[in-house]
Order: sequence, then C-alpha cells, then structure tokens
Amino acid sequence: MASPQGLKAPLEFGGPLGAAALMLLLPATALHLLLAARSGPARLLGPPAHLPGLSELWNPRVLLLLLTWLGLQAALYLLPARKVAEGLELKDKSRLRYPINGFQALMLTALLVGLGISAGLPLGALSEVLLPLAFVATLTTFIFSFLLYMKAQVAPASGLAPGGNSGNLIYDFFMGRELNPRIGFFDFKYFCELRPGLIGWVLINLALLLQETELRGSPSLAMWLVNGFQLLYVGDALWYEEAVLTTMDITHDGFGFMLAFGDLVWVPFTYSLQAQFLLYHPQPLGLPRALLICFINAVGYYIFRGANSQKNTFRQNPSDPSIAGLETIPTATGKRLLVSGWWGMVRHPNYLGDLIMALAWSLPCGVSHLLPYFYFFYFAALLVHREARDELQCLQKYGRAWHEYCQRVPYRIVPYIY
Ligand SMILES: NC(=O)C1=CN([C@@H]2O[C@H](COP(=O)(O)OP(=O)(O)OC[C@H]3O[C@@H](n4cnc5c(N)ncnc54)[C@H](OP(=O)(O)O)[C@@H]3O)[C@@H](O)[C@H]2O)C=CC1
Ligand SMILES: CC(C)CCC[C@@H](C)[C@H]1CC=C2C3=C(CC[C@@]21C)[C@@]1(C)CC[C@H](O)C(C)(C)[C@@H]1CC3
Repeated sequence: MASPQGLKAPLEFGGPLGAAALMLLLPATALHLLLAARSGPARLLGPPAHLPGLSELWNPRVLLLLLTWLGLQAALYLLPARKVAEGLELKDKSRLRYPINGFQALMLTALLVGLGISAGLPLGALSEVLLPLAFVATLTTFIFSFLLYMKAQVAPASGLAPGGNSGNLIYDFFMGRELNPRIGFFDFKYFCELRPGLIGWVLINLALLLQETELRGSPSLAMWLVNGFQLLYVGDALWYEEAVLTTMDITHDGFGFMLAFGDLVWVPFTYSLQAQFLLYHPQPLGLPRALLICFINAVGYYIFRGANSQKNTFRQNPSDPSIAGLETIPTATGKRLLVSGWWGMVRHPNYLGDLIMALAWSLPCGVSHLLPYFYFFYFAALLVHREARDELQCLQKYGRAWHEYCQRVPYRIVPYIY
C-alpha cells in the first residue's frame, strides 16, 4: 500500500504521461546513439543510417553473456568486505548496512579480465555485440523493474520511497516504489548503482581500445585519453563508494525503471559513446592539445573530488580538522550548512567539476561531429534538473536556513552565470 505521505508527493518528470514517454524515448535514444556511433555520418540528430532487424538485436548467447556478467558482479558483491558501512537513518529510525568492497570488485574483475585476455579471450569482439547487448539489457531491465514493482507490494509502508507511490501504475513503475529493495544483505539499488553498469562501462571502453589496436595496430592517443579519464572517474566512484550512501538516488529515490535502466543500460552503453565514436571515426590528436585536455580534466576532477569530499567529511564528522576553518549556518533540523569553501562558491560545486570533466571526455573526439558531445549536453540537462529537485528537497528540509544559504551563495552551478 502507498504511504499517505507518498500519495501527496508532487509528480515529477511530467507525471504518468512523461514517465511513459521516457520509457520509450530512453531505450530508443540509447539504440540510436549506438547505431549513430558506428555509422559513417555519425549524426546525432536525424534518422539512423539503417534500422536494425530483430535478428540484429536479439541473440540468446548475448543474453547469457549479460547474465554471466551480472552473476559475476553479484558474487563479487557478496565477498567479504574490508568495511561494512551504515546508511543514513530511515523513516523507522533504523539504518541499513552496506558492504564497502566496490573497488575490490573492480580489481578482481580487472584480474579476471587480464587472465582471460592472456589466455586468448577476444575481448575486442565485445565491441561488435554492443547493439544486441544493449537490447537484451533493456529487456532485462523491464523484467527486473516489474519484479521490483511486485516486491514493493509486500514492503512495509516505512520502506516505500517518498516519490514513487502515487497509485498510478506507470508512474510508480518508472519512479520505483521501494526505497531500498533488498533480499537479506543484498541491496539491489546499491549494487546496480555502482557495480555492473559502472564496471561494465570501463570494460566496454577497454574492448573498444583493444578492437582499435586490432584494426589499426595501436590505440590512438584520443582513445587512451577517453579510457584513462573514464577509468579515473569509475575508480574514484568505487574508491569513495561509501559517499554514494548520501546521494539522492540512495536516500530519496525509489528503485524502479528509471534508475535500473540508468544504471544497467544508460551508463554502460551511452557513457562509452566517445570510445565507440573513436573506434569508427579515428581523430588526430597532437600532444599540446592532449596536454590541454588532460589539464581540463584535472581541474574538473579537483573541483569534483574536493567538493564531494568536503561535504562528506562535514556530514560524517563536522569536527574533522580538515574542515575546521569553514563557516557554517545552523538549520532547524540540527544539521548545519557549509557557506564557505567549495560550498560557498556555488550551491553545487560538485556538479561544476563533473561538467568540466564531461567536456574533457568529449574534446579528444575533435570538433567535426556533435555526437561525442552528447554526454556533455545530456549531463548538463540532467544536472540542471537534478539541482532543481535537490533545491526543492533542501527547501522543504531546511526552510529559512536554505533561503539564507541561497542569499549568501546566489549561484547554483556555474559562478556568475547560473
Ligand atoms: N555521472 C553521472 O551521471 C552523475 C553524476 N552525479 C554526481 O554525483 C554526485 C552526487 O550528486 P547528488 O547526489 O545529486 O547530490 P549532492 O552530492 O550534491 O548532494 C546534495 C545534498 O548535499 C547536502 N548539501 C547541499 N548543500 C550543502 C551545504 N552547503 N552544506 C552541506 N550539505 C549540503 C544536502 O543534503 P543534506 O543536507 O541532507 O546532507 C543536499 O540534499 C555529484 O558529484 C554529481 O555530479 C550525479 C548524477 C549523475
Ligand atoms: C536514464 C535517465 C536519463 C537518468 C538516469 C540517471 C542515472 C544514469 C544517474 C543518476 C545518478 C547517477 C549517479 C552516478 C551514475 C549515473 C547515475 C546512476 C554515479 C554512480 C557516477 C559516479 C559518481 O562518482 C557518483 C557520485 C558515485 C554517481 C552517483 C550518481
């Protein structure tokens, strides 16, 4: 049953109609991008050069490959962890426990893949089945989201998400009804957010790099940069895995189609678009421009990591010496808000750093095509929308103190611009 609080929550993403449209549009966009990246003109806008038939999309062996991958990541999740962390307090005052072994899973996957490659595993061939792989991953996500929806029917009211319980089947299926669906210690949302999709993304990038080596004798500098930057991003996410426990996805959003598709399809298949593009459209890149792009990525990473670490340290241990000199304002909830340091520059400095990195990931692909810049534009739109959602939640949480924060720090993401 929906919680009374859930029933009153305002509808997001254009309500049931918007949710239905997104459930069609997002998979279609993912397939369009995959097709466009390998086509000659590589057009972001406009129809794809050819429409694939069912025989190009459906392949039971690829489904088996996907299930093996999910099984492997689930097994790595269940291995003993170096630490077990507690999540934020839930409505019923309890706290869930989460294994912190994501980086270990990345290392073990790298070891297994390395052993496989040295034993003759043709990893580069993965680049040839991306289309059917994305297709079966999409089908799997629909089935998985249906099972999550059914599971929520028997969840206690205190376990339901504030937003995904409107009573409308389509909307709730999309948003996700249960906040933290679990079987025992296995937390589906936490698992999907950081493991199969993120690690799958860098594995796909590596496969594209190997395929380029096979085709052209060696990987291009542009391919090295894209692989390196995105590996740093994924490695960082898993190294600071505990920080994900305070993100909006874990603390606020239900686990339904939106996040499941985002984690399992959108991230691995569209975030690897630059490497896909480079395999089929090699781009010359000289050392001076490569160094400039590395500098841009380093600046973005510095801001992203600095801002995220500052807030996480502040929330976990406000008396930590590294943040001792920062100015804060009190709120009625007892929690304080940072108004100096990174969080005194703009209200979402971590988004700014993330966006600068997004630009650095596209720049190695040159400026002849719009397609590799898709991630940058999509991500800017996602963060503007996400920022607006977070503002609303913070206003509800902190009221007047949030107003004061907005007055002291007037810009949202980009200083003096937005
Ligand atoms: N690559 C990708 O596709 C995506 C990446 N991201 C990245 O994920 C990271 C996490 O983002 P996200 O979960 O959206 O949100 P944030 O990490 O920005 O967290 C927002 C929360 O931080 C707290 N907060 C806000 N302002 C302050 C302040 N001044 N002082 C102290 N606490 C404050 C509030 O929660 P409270 O006060 O309750 O602690 C607020 O709800 C970001 O780096 C983002 O760029 C996000 C989405 C997609
Ligand atoms: C399909 C829709 C268009 C929207 C789906 C959004 C999801 C793809 C993103 C929502 C929040 C995310 C986060 C990360 C990846 C993308 C999704 C799932 C993140 C794991 C990336 C790495 C970062 O370091 C992080 C802070 C851990 C991110 C957390 C949020």
